[in-house]
Amino acid sequence: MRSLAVASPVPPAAAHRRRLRPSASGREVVSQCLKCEINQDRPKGALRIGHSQGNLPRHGSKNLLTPAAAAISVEQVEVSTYLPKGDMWSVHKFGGTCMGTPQRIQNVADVVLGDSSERKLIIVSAMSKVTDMMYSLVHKAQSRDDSYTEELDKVFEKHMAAAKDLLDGENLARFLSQLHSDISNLRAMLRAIYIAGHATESFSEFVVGHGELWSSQMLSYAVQKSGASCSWMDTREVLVVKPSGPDMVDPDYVESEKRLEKWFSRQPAEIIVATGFIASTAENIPTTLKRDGSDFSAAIIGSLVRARQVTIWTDVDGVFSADPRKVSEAVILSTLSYQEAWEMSYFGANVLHPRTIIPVMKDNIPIVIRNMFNLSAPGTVICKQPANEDADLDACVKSFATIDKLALVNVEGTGMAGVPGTSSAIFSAVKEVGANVIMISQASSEHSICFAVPEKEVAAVSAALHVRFREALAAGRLSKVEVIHDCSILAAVGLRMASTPGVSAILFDALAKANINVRAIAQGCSEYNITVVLKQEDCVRALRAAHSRFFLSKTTLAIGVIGPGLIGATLLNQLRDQVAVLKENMNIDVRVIGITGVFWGVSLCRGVDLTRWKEEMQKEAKPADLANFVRHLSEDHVFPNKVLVDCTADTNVASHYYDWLKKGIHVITPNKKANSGPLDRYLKLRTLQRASYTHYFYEATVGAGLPIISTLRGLLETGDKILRIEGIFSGTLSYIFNNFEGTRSFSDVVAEAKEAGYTEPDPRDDLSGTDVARKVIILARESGLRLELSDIPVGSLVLEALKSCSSPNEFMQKLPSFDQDWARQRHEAEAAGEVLRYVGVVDVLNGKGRVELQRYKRDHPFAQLSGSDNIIAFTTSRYKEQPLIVRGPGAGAEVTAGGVFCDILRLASYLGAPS
Ligand SMILES: NC(=O)C1=CN([C@@H]2O[C@H](COP(=O)(O)OP(=O)(O)OC[C@H]3O[C@@H](n4cnc5c(N)ncnc54)[C@H](O)[C@@H]3O)[C@@H](O)[C@H]2O)C=CC1
Ligand SMILES: N[C@@H](CC=O)C(=O)O
Ligand code: NA
Repeated sequence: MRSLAVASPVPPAAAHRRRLRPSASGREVVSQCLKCEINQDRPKGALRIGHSQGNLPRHGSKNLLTPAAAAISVEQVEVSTYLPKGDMWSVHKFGGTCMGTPQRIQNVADVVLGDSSERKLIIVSAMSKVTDMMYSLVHKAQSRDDSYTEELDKVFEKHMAAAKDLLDGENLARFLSQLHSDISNLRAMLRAIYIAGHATESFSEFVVGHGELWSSQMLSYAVQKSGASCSWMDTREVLVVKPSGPDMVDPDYVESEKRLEKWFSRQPAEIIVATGFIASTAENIPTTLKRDGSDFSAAIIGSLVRARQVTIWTDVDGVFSADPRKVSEAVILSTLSYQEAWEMSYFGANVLHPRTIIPVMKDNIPIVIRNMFNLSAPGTVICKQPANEDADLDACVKSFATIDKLALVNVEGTGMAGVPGTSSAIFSAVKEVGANVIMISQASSEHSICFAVPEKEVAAVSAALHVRFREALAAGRLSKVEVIHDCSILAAVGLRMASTPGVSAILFDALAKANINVRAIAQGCSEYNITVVLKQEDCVRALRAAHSRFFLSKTTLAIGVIGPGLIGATLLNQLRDQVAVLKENMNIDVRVIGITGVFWGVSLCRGVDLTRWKEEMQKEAKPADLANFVRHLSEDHVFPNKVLVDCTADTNVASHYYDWLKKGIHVITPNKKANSGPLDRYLKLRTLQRASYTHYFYEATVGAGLPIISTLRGLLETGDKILRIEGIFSGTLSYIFNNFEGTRSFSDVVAEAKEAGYTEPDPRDDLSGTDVARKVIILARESGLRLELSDIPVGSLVLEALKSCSSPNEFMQKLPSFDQDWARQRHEAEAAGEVLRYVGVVDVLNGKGRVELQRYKRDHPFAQLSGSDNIIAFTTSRYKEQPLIVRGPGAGAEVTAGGVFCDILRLASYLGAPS
């Protein structure tokens, strides 16, 4: 510290040499400062300010100085091997938040005392915000802003108040006297800076390091209160560093170890509380370890004493598998290898600065990240790759990280292949503009090299490349230097990805299923990370999709339900009763995160409580706004797979499916409007569905829960040829003709069907034959016919009534006037030994369809139905003699909602859920 006019609180140790002598009792060794001739025998644990401080080992401890040993000379002591090394040491580092208040400092002292290790070395940061205050003092002084004096007063008051709260008696007096002296020295120094209008680096480093001096002194007094053997260490006496780059220093291990041994030989206490962050140069000029310096101090000291473990105490439970602000399901990792922690810190994960890992890694010393505010959390151990780690594929990836605000530069051209020096020319041009290359990828065809740089540097990079390759571009050897803006990087980190086949497949599968386009990929041979470049707008979704695939080990589905009417409400209740079972048995996590009707909607990021979804709709409801609802589903929550379940019969809602699928939102529906609407729209929708990994399922549009669409698909996809599909496709009309007998009137039976929930929201759709025609069209198109709804001749049952009614209610009221006519038709059929049935036919061979009322003999299978039964017969090349028949209830709340639910589970299994 000799270049400074202001004295450090601790004079250079070498100036105060010590003689050791036994105490009167012979049980303790006391030391005497040879220069001041001041005896340093003092109550156990006392700390002296103004001298090198510390206690000697107590009798009974492993490194006990016996009276005989105490007779050895000072020289022997100074080169002594008294510094024990190895497992008995545990090093702890407490960050600024842990030291934020007197109570917290006391808690830190309790944690230190609670560690049963034989020897403990405690490194502390300044109290929270103090380092910033100290930097601001320097900044203000050199900007000739005289408010630095008030700020210095605040610094003083903060520490005085903390000390008064924490300490008492002699220790308090000692601390305050030291604080006064430091503050008056700082005042003088800041005044000098103010006058000069400039602070040298060593001046400012000296000033800012005081936060650690004060916090560590307070802690050491607090530990001593318990009577423990504790010394205070100003690490500027011990840690020697040399500059290694802008804002970087390298420790001088050899010199630091020597100095530590010397220091320890003078004050070998069981607990040493030391300053983090500060160090000195080989010339004893105070300096700091720069950003995150206290972690670095702990790691270096840990390495110097070959500690058993270095614990970094902070305010989180450990290292997360992803940024918890972006992925609320992020989990705390129990272990990480040094390399993994290193990779993660590169990607901005708030783990440890990579340089903190270097000192401990060379001696295989584990670092444990623990939460000072949640002592029950075991934290994350960073160590050599644990041998016993889970060997399954999913465990290979430890974490995911992202970097935003990047641009991808793509240099492309046939003239690059096989021409040595191209990449060197590219990257030297990049270097000249000082840009930082974050990843590089070149396919082995050598026709293009792409690399990512920060967005703010890309203009300069692009300009430099255009200049550098002007001739090559003009001659056509290079075809382009292209910039792709607004990119992000998603990195999967994990040591065991190396040589584990299949990990990247899982990652890319998860991204594909979330409909995320990957622009570039890089994986080094070390395989610690796989990096993908994607559009920035997709980044959080990609992070969540990848994270949930590897960490949640559940297929998570975020569902938005549109139209909580009969089917929608029944589906919600079925989900309510089944979600726990799905989670337990199939690892499927289904969350309904929104429900919207015509007027009101509810959307909750945490998901709607299905046991009380109606109440939540009333309590949390907002006016319905479909666009907003969809935005919420696609953006506001953490779940990677989003599904809209359209339980309306609305054409307008159905018209959005294409856009939703394009956004990566899966669509499931019993609503027939999209598939029976205009052919061009239908084809566009199906083409998109086929081309993407976003799914569109609509089993319940035909035969409700009966497996009609899936049966037809199965036949087609396995190469069968569909010849004809015919049957009774309407639950309502089936019910009506199955129950229209005896003295019952036609209109009464229609009312019953409506009451039973078989009809469309508007029963005219059933009785006009339109609903059946829609089903015929859906099956016809599914079978490859390009028909419009208007191509299907439809025999309406109530043509006249329909013409004169403007509402469903009016229609129902007018229906009885047709009862006689219906009674007559029925009797005529009965007289011929026949029944009335309303059937649909898809005549695939002739490319036609039709819907009509027909009469069947009483022994015909179509005459054998009951309730709302549908019956559908597939005549195919394989099922030619005997058609394949599916029969069962084809309408009704439970069976229809069940069909929609089946589609949800089908989607889950497409997305990776176990079968
Ligand atoms: N009822 C059944 O047995 C079967 C019904 N389906 C289909 O299921 C769908 C629903 O039928 P139900 O539940 O019986 O009808 P419903 O009338 O009981 O329910 C439809 C719900 O959608 C709401 N809705 C209408 N337009 C909306 C919009 N733009 N935004 C939000 N909500 C809107 C209505 O207010 C109502 O709550 C229909 O497409 C129907 O064809 C399919 C197979 C069988
Ligand atoms: N209203 C329809 C319901 C199913 O699609 C029917 O009656 O079949
Ligand atoms: Na079906």
